[in-house]
Amino acid sequence: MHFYGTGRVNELGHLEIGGVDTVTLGEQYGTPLYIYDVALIRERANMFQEAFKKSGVKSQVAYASKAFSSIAMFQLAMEEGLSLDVVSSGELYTAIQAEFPPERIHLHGNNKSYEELEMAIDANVGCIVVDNFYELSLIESICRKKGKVCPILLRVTPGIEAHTHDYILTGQEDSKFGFDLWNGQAEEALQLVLAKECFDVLGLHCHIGSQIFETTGFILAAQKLSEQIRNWHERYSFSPRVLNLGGGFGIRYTDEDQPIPVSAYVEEIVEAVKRDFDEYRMDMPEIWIEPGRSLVGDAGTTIYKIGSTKHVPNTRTYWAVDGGMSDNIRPALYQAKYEASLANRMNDKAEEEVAIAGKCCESGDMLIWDLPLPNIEHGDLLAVFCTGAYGYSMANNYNRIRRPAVVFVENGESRLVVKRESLDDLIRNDLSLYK
Ligand SMILES: Cc1ncc(COP(=O)(O)O)c(C=O)c1O
Ligand SMILES: N[C@@H](CCCC[NH3+])C(=O)O
Repeated sequence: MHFYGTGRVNELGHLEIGGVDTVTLGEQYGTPLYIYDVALIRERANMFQEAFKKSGVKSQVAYASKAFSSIAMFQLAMEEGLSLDVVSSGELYTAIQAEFPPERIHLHGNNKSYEELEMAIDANVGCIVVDNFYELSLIESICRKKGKVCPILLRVTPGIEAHTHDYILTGQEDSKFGFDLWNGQAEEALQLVLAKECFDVLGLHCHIGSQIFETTGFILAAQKLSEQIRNWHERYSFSPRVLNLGGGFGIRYTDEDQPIPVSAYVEEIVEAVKRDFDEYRMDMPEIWIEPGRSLVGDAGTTIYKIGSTKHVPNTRTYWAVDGGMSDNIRPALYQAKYEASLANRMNDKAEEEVAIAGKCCESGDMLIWDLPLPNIEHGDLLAVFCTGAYGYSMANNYNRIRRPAVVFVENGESRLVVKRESLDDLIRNDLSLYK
């Protein structure tokens, strides 16, 4: 059994996280329940930042908040000195409500609306990561109207196919994101923004994909960006102050995943940029990164109550939990694999392999197909590990299932940070035909 962070088995044979019994948490807050190990998030944030400190390069580590956004999570990121990557007015609004320092907020998105851009410019965010020409025209008209200058990064696609699931690849040529680095698009964008006073061009951004286990893709991306920057340095005296190499650092969900320490990514990225910038005799820019999954992924565990069962002779036994693709769509979307244990009987030996189904009306609503577990009883609690990234944030109300609650645990204490949705929350925006 693999334990993450402060996870352990307590004297009752229960799963404990952050010094708190998860069975007690299930009773106190109900199930399904998202539990976050705060100490582990702090540790990861620290590891990234320490690696940069060691390298001596100026940096920003921006939490990619799409992985899990809530006011408390943003406050935790703030406590840890992280910056914040937001991709919508919703994430930006959450950050503003959390009183996150605006100068450390970066706005992303491949189709930001006028209203979203205006909101970001009004909030004086640290930068807007510009994705396309249409967006440049919107920013320009907002800045003109307000007499403002907008700090920007240009997002470029370097033409790299990182090794990961097709749906979470983003740096390849055929991508909906960013300006192509090689076919003239990025250069045209650069010329345009350098010529206009309303843009303060901080530098370039690229993000090659997610759940990546090798440093080679990042190094290649850094090299490609540096190479093109050298051309632009010669042609336009362009000297970026910032190079943002995105996120995507892989984590362990099962034994199939073999992550490398986060410091290795940082060291190798910094080294690659230094090497090229030294060679081209250009000033070293600040290096920014945007980890999401690697900051919060394995810090999250979901607790479910096990309910009904169905045996299909000679095939498998299904056990259904009180959540599923409504709180974790990743198995259905990416065939993502998870490990799980009975939180209330951690010391019992596995007796059979079972299939864990969700409660949505979809055959594809399966969380795990082949999970070895002790003989299950109705009412047992299932802990699914490593659900901290893209779990709650991709949760939905399919079948009008209510989104779960989220608790933070640390030093033997729990704190409710997102309430479970109520039935009234579900109909809050519905209007009757008769009233
Ligand atoms: C632009 C950008 N930055 C950062 C991230 C965070 O990625 P991850 O959670 O894999 O670190 C993503 C998601 O893939 C992204 O699209
Ligand atoms: N949501 C995806 C990753 C996409 C990241 C955003 N660009 C996942 O669960 O793995």
